[in-house]
Amino acid sequence: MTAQMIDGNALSKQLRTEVATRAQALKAKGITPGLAVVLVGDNPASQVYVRNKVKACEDSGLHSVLEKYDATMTEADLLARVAALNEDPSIHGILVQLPLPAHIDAQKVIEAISPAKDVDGFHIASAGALMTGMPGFWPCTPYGCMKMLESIGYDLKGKHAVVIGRSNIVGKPMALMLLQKDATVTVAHSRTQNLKALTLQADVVVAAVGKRNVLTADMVKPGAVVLDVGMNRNDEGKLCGDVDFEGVKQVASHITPVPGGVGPMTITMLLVNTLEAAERVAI
Ligand SMILES: Nc1nc(=O)c2c([nH]1)NC[C@@H]1CN(c3ccc(C(=O)N[C@@H](CCC(=O)O)C(=O)O)cc3)C=[N+]21
Repeated sequence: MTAQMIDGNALSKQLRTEVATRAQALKAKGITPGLAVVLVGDNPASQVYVRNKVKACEDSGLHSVLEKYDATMTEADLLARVAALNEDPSIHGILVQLPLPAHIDAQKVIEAISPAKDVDGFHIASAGALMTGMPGFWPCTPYGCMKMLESIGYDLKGKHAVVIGRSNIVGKPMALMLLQKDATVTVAHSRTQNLKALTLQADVVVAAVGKRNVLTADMVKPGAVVLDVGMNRNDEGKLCGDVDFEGVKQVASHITPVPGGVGPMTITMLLVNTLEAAERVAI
């Protein structure tokens, strides 16, 4: 038996249709949800991601503004742009694409974004809201993972979830979201001893390391659900995740592919957060 795929493109299509419908309803009230995407420098991967985000906005009837700046932009100038976007009533969400050039303190820039417009969910106020269960924006990648579990009707209550990776953007918020749904959560990382002993006990595994073959078939309990957050290139230059997909799909009950899995869901949840930011203004 091979695992069922959780198709991030198909689920995104469905959710983006709902976003478009709600955006239409807001427009009838005179509000068009607006996202500002700020890109500093010429990282080629960032150029592609940012273009995808802007296109996704257009397709769902959201207004988007792409601001591109030279890699030499000063931190002060970027902070001034963020301050201006905070005040701009046509903008409900602000995304500053990471990574930023090394001379800019990324955390300082993130903290300058108004939490009401922090659709990436990276501000410490957003992180605090997630931790305490208060209303606030959730980081898009782990939020997308939760939607994928929801799409297969998966009940996390009492289940053991192992998150591999402890980044502020994926691993840590992922663990909190799973915990909020009553899972028993283990966070593994580069210093974890005997990872396999942990993952073999897991009902759900989320791989979010950024390294190929972090999770192989021998590490997976039969019937487990595997979510692959990785974005790597294989020897042929093809996009691949952290999971040995071909092997693990023989053991898991459900698995997300790369590409076409968590990646498109990240963009979808950005649209959802932007829409919700605009809806909150409309109340
Ligand atoms: N402030 C900020 N917010 C982010 O959300 C953010 C960021 N910075 N910096 C970079 C990462 C990366 N990221 C991706 C989103 C979608 C895909 C995606 O749609 N991937 C497609 C494939 C795309 C391709 O073919 O290259 C897929 O998995 O099917 C990938 C990566 C968002 N990021």
